[in-house]
Amino acid sequence: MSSSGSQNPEEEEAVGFAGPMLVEKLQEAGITPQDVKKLSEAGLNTVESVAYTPKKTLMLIKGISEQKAEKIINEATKLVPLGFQSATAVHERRNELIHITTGSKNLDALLGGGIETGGITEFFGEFRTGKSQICHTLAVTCQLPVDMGGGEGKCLYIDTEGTFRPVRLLAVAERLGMNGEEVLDNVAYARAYNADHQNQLLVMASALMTESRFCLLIVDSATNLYRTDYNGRGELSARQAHLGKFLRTLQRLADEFGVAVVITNQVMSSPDAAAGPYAGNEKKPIGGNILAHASTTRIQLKKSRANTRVAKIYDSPCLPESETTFAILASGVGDPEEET
Ligand SMILES: Nc1ncnc2c1ncn2[C@@H]1O[C@H](COP(=O)(O)OP(=O)(O)OP(=O)(O)O)[C@@H](O)[C@H]1O
Repeated sequence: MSSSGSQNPEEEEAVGFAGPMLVEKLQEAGITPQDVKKLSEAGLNTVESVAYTPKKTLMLIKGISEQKAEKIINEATKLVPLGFQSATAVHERRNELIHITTGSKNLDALLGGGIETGGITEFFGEFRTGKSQICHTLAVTCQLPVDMGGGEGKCLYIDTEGTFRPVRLLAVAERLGMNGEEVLDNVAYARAYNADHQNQLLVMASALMTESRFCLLIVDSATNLYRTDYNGRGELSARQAHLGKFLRTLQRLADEFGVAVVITNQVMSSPDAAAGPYAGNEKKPIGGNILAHASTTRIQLKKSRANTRVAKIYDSPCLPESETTFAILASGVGDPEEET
């Protein structure tokens, strides 16, 4: 981090960043360097990620037999506690979660303080509802110090639609009085060209996260390439299986590195929406149950007057179903009264 964050381990300790254990640590437990390399090449760069992976998935890695997989998991789980713990410990850990400001006080209040680290937040809505603008604003605000609503970390930005515009980051940086060049340097950007590539980028993301401190991973949009790569009902189950794998990897990265994951999603017309859980909305989010279950918090966005948009908590483990308004400003996401 060159702007507001820090490479200094002591300072990182001060903001509560313990960090994950690198997968190389398994060598101390007798796993060979060759096998550690295989794990790393499969995107398992930390001991945590290995401990969270099912044995049958490890066995899919070339050269990892059932016996080896068992030994690897055994050693990983000795280092990463996976058993029961008291609710007090969970409560303490949750209190340590950082919230990243969206740029809008209204939207932050709706989200209980901003985008939470360690989980997946999904913004879904029709075109021009502000999904990408929220992503651009967060890519900058995440770099702010914690006491200013940031996460003091860098941002990884996966763009599947070609709508990433650095100039929008510069506009947000200027509003916040941040150095534009440093802000851009702290965003690692990748364009994904197909659903397989989108998955491969997460392997690279995992490697980058072990090298320096990232606090936000954005995928704008998570479902776009699945719509283009998989056609019709015949490919639906293959699409959902692939999407499920992608979302599980996102959740693993959120758990492992404590980053906030923000994904966007489009909506589609649904003949049965009027009768189902989306009653009152003619459109429902893409991705079905797989996406619904993967997202920790789901926010629905709708257009309103001029540059004003409505955000509604659609699903959350602890936030009430309420709504608010925010605005898309020349300087990024803000509140309706800031500009007209
Ligand atoms: N520089 C700017 N200043 C003010 N408003 C802007 C600026 N750039 C884009 N907008 C507004 O942002 C809106 C588009 O928002 P956004 O790109 O986030 O939509 P989206 O929900 O991601 O749509 P899609 O699904 O098509 O990608 C438009 O109304 C546009 O006018």
